[in-house]
Amino acid sequence: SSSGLENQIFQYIDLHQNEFIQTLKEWVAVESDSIQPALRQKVTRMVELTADRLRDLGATVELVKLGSHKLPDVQSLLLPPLILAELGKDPQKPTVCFYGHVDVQPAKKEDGWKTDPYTLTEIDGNLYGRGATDNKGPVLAWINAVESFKALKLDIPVNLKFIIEGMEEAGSLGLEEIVKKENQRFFSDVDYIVISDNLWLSNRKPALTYGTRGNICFSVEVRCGERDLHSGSFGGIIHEPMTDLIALLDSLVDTSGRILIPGVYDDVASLMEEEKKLYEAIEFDLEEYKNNSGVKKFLYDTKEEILMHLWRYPSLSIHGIEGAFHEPGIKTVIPARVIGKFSIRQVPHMNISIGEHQVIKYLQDVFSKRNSPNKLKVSVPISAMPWVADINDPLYTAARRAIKTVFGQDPEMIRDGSTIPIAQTFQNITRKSVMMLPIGAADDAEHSQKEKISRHNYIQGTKLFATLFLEIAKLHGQLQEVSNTTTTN
Ligand SMILES: C[C@H](N)C(=O)N[C@@H](Cc1c[nH]cn1)C(=O)O
Ligand SMILES: [Zn+2]
Ligand SMILES: [Zn+2]
Repeated sequence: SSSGLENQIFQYIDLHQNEFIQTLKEWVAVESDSIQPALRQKVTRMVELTADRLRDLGATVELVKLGSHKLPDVQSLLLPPLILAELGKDPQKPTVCFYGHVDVQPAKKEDGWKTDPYTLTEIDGNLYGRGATDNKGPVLAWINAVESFKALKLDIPVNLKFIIEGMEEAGSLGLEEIVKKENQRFFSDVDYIVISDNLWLSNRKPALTYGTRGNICFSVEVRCGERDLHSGSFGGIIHEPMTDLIALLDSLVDTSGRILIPGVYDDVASLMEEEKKLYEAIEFDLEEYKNNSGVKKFLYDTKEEILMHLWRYPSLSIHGIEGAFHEPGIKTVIPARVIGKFSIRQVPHMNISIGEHQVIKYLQDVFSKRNSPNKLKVSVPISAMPWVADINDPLYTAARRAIKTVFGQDPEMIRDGSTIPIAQTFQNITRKSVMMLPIGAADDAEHSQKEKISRHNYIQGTKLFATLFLEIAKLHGQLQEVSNTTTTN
């Protein structure tokens, strides 16, 4: 149950919910898509807007330049700056660092959105818009929580730091280098790192996340020449790049979803009896999850198999083909250059560079058997490690307590099939505790045409973060007492 202080904060948050939603609307309106080069300036604008908001809270904000990167067919492109901010430097208080991103996945109304993706629209208690849940809503919920303490003139019981980036959806380009560089400075007094950029496993039951998969993204280019060709003039007499590419893509997974690349499963940890029990014990509504996807049948029928194939086995997904005609109607053309894009979600113990080599060798082997004169080029634009945390860390205890206070129930302890590229890097380099505390529900449709966050989750999420500050401070006080007692004894 909540204390007087918590009730005061919750009341403030409830009363100001429409203002919090208005700010989310302003943020969603910025098309901060980090994938399409033409929108890069909007990402930078979004980072600046976030920096302004943090300055309004009284934080010291540094905008760190990340330089530029090279994309195929595009001159080098400036990366948006990274926000490093801090609020409070009391040596008696623990320091909590929040990581989030304000860039989004691409979205166009024509993709099949019922509402304009960049106009936050409330329908039946849900706030629809690109970035509503991934990740502008949760970043703002953290900011709203801080604002609530400030507005009520309450002492924030923790020191706060913020790392907010604009390139997460493109693989957090440039961030790892800064984490290494700032390890002895920005991170030196950080006690805990919190990320809220994934979803619950259920539409209603809150969750705490202790693992994510990694990802290696591949680009496979097949080219026959410089120009597209008339399929009447050349069809039947050339090796078509698209035919080669489709054959390559078709060789990657079988009909049961098993990855066909030799060696891919070699390093996947074998399944122990203890771990099996863990999946059996999880509350997971398979029908609800299926309904959320809009797909009638999954590859597996039991909850245990589904969870294991999302969390502890790798998966391969084909994302798209660049250069192929994709508009409505028929264009009778043979595209000269096509680029297939796919990625492998990696699980603990798999190695990125081994995975890259296995895939490249396999594609070259498959291609060579086709006797095609076309040129094949395979590249790896993005890769990210899987992440696993220790749930016995005090940070998880604080979060469990905060969840119980705000949602009135214990969280489901989950892993996640998706990837936060920087999570494992934070853990490896800074050696601090990293925790994922999602506020989005399983039906939030991240990356999809109906992305949303519910008003309820956005507002309760704001309360959750405010309560987390209090719980971390309480726990930290206790921990310090314990360690003081230990040293005096
Ligand atoms: C979970 C997070 N909100 C997210 O969507 N992350 C992306 C990051 C990524 C991985 N490869 C390329 N980008 C994801 O999991 O797709
Ligand atoms: Zn995200
Ligand atoms: Zn995302």
